[in-house]
Amino acid sequence: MNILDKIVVDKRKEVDLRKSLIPISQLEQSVLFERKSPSLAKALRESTSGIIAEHKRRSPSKSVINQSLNVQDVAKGYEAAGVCGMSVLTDSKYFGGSLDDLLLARAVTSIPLLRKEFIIDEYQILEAKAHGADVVLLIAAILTRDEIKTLSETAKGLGLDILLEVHNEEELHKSIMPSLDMLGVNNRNLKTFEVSLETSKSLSTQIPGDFVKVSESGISSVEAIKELTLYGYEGFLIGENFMKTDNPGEHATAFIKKLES
Ligand SMILES: O=P(O)(O)OC[C@@H](O)[C@@H](O)c1c[nH]c2ccccc12
Repeated sequence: MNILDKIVVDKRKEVDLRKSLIPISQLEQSVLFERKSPSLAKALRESTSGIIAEHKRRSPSKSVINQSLNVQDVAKGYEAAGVCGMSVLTDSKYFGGSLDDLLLARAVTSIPLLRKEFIIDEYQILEAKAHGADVVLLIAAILTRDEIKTLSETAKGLGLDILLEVHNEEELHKSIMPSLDMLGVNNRNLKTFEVSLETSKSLSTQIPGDFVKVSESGISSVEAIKELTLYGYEGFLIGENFMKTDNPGEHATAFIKKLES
């Protein structure tokens, strides 16, 4: 079994447990259910930087990135830097995150928040909404076309944006459908952890123009973004490059200044 298969096996167990503990009716009672979600796709289209900054403590590919920061400080720092949105890892076993991280970030920011999770069940989309997310990630590598359709329609029904992530042509062609807002190309192969920005470049021409194109992972320089912009990318998801520092917000501020100068 590769790491992605392992994560999904664990995730199914986790979701079953959560469902048995907290019924959907309880999630729907969250005051955050009434909140209107701002659109990340719109923010990216209108932005001159396109940065989506991530909160990530650790990952299977890098073990510890940063365990000592406070998620609220990180969120405030990213918002002050002028990012278009923030991605919050909520998987605990492999990434050290939680739904509480999302809730805490929501409490101190108004920028679009992405629930970064291995979503395999509609229940997780309701959880995302109940904890203040505005966007959900759907990963083509772990979903069938029918699942992508059902999950994206559920998210749309709740007013959430959808970022659909692909890593190769096959995943891209299986996934294209009108209920998606943004198409993300993950430069990291989730099965082998290999990272190459060439993945974004080579898939760019095959993404229909009505989707906002996002390049994800392994981005650590302004030069890389300028190059990816030439391939039509309007969004750039950056985690480790900011999170490995002791002040991610400050680093995002300097990065965006350099990008816009
Ligand atoms: O830390 P990086 O290399 O900047 O990558 C961020 C983000 O793209 C990455 O965390 C990610 C992209 N897709 C995912 C799916 C699940 C977990 C994590 C991810």
